[in-house]
Amino acid sequence: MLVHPYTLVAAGALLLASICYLLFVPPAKLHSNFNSVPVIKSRFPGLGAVGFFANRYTFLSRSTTTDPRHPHHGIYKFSLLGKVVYHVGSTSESVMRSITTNKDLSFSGGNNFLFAGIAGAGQKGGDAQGKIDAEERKEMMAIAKAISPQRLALMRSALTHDALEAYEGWLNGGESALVDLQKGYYPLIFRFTVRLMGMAEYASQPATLAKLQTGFWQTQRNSGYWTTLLPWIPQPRLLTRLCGALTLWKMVRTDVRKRIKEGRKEEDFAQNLIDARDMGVDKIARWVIGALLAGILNTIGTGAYTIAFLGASPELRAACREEVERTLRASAEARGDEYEELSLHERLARVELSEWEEGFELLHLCFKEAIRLLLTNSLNRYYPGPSKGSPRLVIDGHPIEDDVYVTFSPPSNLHDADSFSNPFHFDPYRYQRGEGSTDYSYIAWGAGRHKCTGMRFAKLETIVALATLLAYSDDFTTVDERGEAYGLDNVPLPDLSQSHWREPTRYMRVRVERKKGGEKKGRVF
Ligand code: HEM
Repeated sequence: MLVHPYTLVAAGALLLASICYLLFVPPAKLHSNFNSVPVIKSRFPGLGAVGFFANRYTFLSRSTTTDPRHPHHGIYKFSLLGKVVYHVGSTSESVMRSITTNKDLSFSGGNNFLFAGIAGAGQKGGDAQGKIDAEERKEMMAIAKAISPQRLALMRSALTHDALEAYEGWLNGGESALVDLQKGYYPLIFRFTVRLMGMAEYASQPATLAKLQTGFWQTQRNSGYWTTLLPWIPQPRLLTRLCGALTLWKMVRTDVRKRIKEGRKEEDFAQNLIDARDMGVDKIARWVIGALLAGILNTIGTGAYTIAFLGASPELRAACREEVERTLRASAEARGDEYEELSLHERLARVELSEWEEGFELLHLCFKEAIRLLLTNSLNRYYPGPSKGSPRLVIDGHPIEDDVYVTFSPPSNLHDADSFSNPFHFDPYRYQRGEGSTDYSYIAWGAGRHKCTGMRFAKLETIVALATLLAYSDDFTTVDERGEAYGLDNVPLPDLSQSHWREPTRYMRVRVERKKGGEKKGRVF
């Protein structure tokens, strides 16, 4: 069939017009005078702030305040593929409160677009957005139950076992090993999370666990502006991302279904969901994948860097090692155990949950400090407009119009030089001097309506991993490619625009030495 040349010209013109529109036309309300918030301009105003998605930290550092002592400070707006996004950076308690406590700001709506690329319903509370939020709340409650104190207490022995098994694997029978934390430590945190919130069959099968992890990182490491916001444009990274998502989805869904079909019971939280008969297979699979995302992304790199920082300071390591030895001994004595008779696993596994949570003060401070330095992803919200009877949202004196997104930058708080002295220096003792003592002066766990549900689990798993490493090894040191030890001043940080994978910008390994002392070093298991 022949196509008339006019049709071809018209189709070409339409395509060109669409491309021009997509590239050059910003949303009309970006330049409205609803408020006087300054606009961050984009080269392609239709696409909007590509850098916000791809290189968030650097983009915000360049586009907001020029004073490096107060990174990301101020309120700005920019466009993102036809939507208006307000960016807020502040150390002001009232500004942070206005965002974290406002019930009209939707957490799921914000993350659906600014994390997952799905634009909001554009409706006010009580309707479609309200339903999404209610559904999400149910899933959050299931996460809270999966990591309840009872379950944490129950699982602590398995966690210490996993950690010792991982470290035995690092040394692999030798006297020392050079460990790439992303290859060695990340799988351990992945396993912990799968144990608590995923499926027991994966936690006990290394090959299946590895497959799950590959799928997980394929989705996460390929999420950028183009793959997230414009997934209809064919692109190689999208293919990898989709393969990862499909692997995760197929694995989890098939295994939930199989378990139900076989009538097999496992010791994990997916089993509770199956038994409750409240969710179908697809919803359970969705929950497992969502819980893995929530549980892994923030913890894995911050936990790994806690080890890297300690490996860069002999004094800090010595103080932490002394704390671990003292606490394990005190715990054994309080239980009436003969410390010297216990295997290393028994010493660790018998420590009570309350001792993990309230003891090990310096280890906790080290983790807190690693999070402060590295938490660079933003808190995302969608604002459909005020619900009935509520006042309009006002941030720092600026009224905010309906149907926009609001994103808050934690580094504006966590890297602020007035709140944290020498903010890019790793100093866990700063908290003992009173720095960052409230939710609003240390925003790393969030605040207000959506404070982190997983905080206790994140702390438990990283402190268990760290204490176990300190107790298991003779020593560990963070080294460069020549085997020279890094110090706290030059240990390479990741590119802070990487919010989750957190790969060091230079070669970095941790050299772990086996405990010396022959028979005296005692049994591991
Ligand atoms: C170092 C580790 C972690 C850090 C720094 C962290 C940080 C945060 C922050 C800042 C928020 C607030 C987000 C917002 O207001 O938009 C949050 C929320 C949340 N976190 Fe975490 N998190 C960590 C680990 C975990 C873990 C291990 C889990 C689950 C097992 C988890 C589950 C959640 C959930 C479900 C929410 C949403 C709470 C709600 O909407 O009410 N987090 N987290």
